Amino acid sequence: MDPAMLAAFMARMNLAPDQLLSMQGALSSGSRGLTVRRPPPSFQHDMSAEELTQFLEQYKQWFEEDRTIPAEPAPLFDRSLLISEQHRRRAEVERTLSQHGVGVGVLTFTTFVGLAKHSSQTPVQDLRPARFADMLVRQVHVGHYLLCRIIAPCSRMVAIQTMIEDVDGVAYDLSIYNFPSTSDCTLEHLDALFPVGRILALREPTFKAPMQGDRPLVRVDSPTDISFAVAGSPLLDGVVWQTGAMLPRSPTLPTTMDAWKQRGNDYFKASHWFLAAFAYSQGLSLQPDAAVLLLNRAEAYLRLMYYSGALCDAQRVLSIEGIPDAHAGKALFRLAKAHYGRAEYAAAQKSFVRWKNTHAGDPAADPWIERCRARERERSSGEYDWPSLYCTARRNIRLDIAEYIGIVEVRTMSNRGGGRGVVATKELRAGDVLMVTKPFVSVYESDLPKDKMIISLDLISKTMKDRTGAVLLERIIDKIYGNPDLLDKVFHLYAGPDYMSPPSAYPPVSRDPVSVEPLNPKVDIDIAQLEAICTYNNFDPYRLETHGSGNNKATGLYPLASLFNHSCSPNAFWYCIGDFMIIRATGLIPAGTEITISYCGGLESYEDRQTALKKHMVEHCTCSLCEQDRHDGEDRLRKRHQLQEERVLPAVFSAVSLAEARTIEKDVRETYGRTRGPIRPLLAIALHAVAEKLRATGRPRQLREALQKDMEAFRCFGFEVLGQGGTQDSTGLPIGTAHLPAQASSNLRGLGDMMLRVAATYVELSEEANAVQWIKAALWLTKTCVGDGKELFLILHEAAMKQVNIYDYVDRLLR
Ligand SMILES: C[S@@+](CC[C@H](N)C(=O)[O-])C[C@H]1O[C@@H](n2cnc3c(N)ncnc32)[C@H](O)[C@@H]1O
Repeated sequence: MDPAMLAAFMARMNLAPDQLLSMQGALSSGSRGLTVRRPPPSFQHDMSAEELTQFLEQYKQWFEEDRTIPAEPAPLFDRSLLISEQHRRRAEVERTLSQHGVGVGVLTFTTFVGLAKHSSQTPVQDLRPARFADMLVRQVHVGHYLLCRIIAPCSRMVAIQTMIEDVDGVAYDLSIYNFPSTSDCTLEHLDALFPVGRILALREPTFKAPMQGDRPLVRVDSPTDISFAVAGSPLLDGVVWQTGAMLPRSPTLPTTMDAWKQRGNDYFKASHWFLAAFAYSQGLSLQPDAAVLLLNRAEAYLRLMYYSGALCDAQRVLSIEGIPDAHAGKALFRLAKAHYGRAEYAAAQKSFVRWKNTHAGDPAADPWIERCRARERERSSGEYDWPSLYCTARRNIRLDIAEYIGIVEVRTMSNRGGGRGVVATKELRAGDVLMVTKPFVSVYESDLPKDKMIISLDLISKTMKDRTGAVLLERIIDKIYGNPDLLDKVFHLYAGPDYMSPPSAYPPVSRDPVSVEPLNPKVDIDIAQLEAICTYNNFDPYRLETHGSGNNKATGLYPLASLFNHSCSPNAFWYCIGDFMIIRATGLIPAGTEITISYCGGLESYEDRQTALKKHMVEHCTCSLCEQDRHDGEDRLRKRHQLQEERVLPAVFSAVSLAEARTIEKDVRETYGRTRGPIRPLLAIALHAVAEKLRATGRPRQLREALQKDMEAFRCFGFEVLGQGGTQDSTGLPIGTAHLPAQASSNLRGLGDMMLRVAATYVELSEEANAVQWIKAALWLTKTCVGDGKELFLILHEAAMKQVNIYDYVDRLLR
């Protein structure tokens, strides 16, 4: 063993020097070590964005170079020594967790996405068994499975870590990534899933060289590559374990269906839904038609949101002949709930009504029937109770509403990566709802434990994902694991040029529900492709109802929204209320026109937009805003970016004098070429900031100048201003209503607030007619972009109106 590694190992394991001597010989046990490799470049937490990109490029290079080292046989290691090392590891993790539980620091882990990984697509029964003696390090053992047995208790870092042996008693480390229910679980939870003595069949395993030292490990990235070989499994036919049938310290597992049921019920009572389903599955392996186990598993699956699994189990119970009425009733109710979870509202309603008909006087189904009706209405009309949803979403991010798809469709677009885009099928107008869509999975900062940090380094986009982005992948895996029929919904999204082009039609034709069998999963999840899909398609959902309150960080996969291509100057805008994304038209979109959305916020500098687009793998944006920005030239862009970073900030404006604020405005103005069009987002921000300073003086002349500045700011955002409070179009509003500013779609509330400040200024100048017009303009903006009604308007702009003392005035006006 390499002395440096041994020293590091000793330190990590808390071993004394005399123990080192006794281990040294045993660990290498006379066999040849692995080829010595160049160590990987090391990651530093305080790297700048540039250093990070450079590091990720170097890391990828290192990885590719490393892959060229030929596969080679693994050295042998002493089994008992490996077992005792794993016991020490486990003890160390237990110690860390117990200290951690009492508030000692944040555990930080670093992971990489975008490295080559193999996930099997071949059923285990079509593979041939392999043994460690046949396996080579740095090789994926395509066409084979490894039958192995866990020989020591699990520990965990990002992955679950344990020791396994093959039938010959040859032992190595096993790392399991992405296994459902395990991301923040206890060690006891791992013991229930992977106890000592558990026999696994690992499909097409990868035998990896370690980062340091020469002890290779088996790495499993996809949980669907694991089959659990329980008693009676054909995989165990004729298998004789060299080290004996029973391992010391292996727990006694139940051997009857009833005992597994009891165990499942105990887990269920403790809210361990996955462990409960896993226990019921083991009981079902002994008695496949045990109705109670199927019923109980269906309920556990409902809690896990494994709706496909719940539906299949409930259907199976209903198909059993002579099933008692009580069981049939429970199965029907669970079936209905599973349909509801799958957004099959008509089928759900039918089942709830059937249940109600056989349970006269029991009101349990009534609220569900009402919910089904409400969802059907939303789905067909696109009409939602936005004020109420807006308020609900402040307390509970995940909303129970149906998706709505407006008059848009996916079409082939060969000039776009992935070859598809979204077009309008009929003419659309400003504010028309194109889509109200649900995330496949979303992760919010508030979902995550406070004391664990995962830094995920993305080698595809060469960027770092934030905490929520790092967790997205495992949540998607979990959802597909429990809803295998949804695989295509995710895997028909664009995964970049290294993968086959996705089918031109989207969404895919829905597949029949598939039963969920944790012992032998019925779905193959390709992790490398999924990582790429996440990089190409993830969104940072911007929530309207938390605007300005911080803690907004989130990442979501919105499959339908993912079909829209990007433009920094788009003809549609999006925002989220709760976890639902709403996409609306910014203006007139003729039928057949491509609809684009912005993958960035809208008000960023050119440089910041390029950084944001890099994360979404958009190489070069050719929209009118980018063209105009490029036309301004590099010097101006650099200066503007610097001003945006350092000067055009609320804190700076509140600290400087009016004269200095005017200087900032002038500096920003000079960064825009004279010949470019009216859209100048940073100038709009600076102008409004100067207007605020002018307003603060309270003097009529300054108030008038503030109005002028704000009018120019509205134009720079992209509004048509019809005259300074004078000329109006047929709507009677002081702004054109045919078009919403694309650049400000992430700042809807801010724009409405700005209109209300203009109104307040007119009130101060005693020009009530103008004030009323600008209040109506703000009202129109809310109605067009978010939803109708005084209530929603007052909630959205309450703070701004109170700040300028016009809340009561507006409230009276709207009565
Ligand atoms: C979320 S997908 C958009 C849908 C994709 N076109 C498809 O067929 O599934 C994002 C990818 O689409 C492509 N894309 C998006 N906007 C684009 C644009 N303006 N020009 C060219 N390709 C674009 C890029 O390859 C980007 O990584």
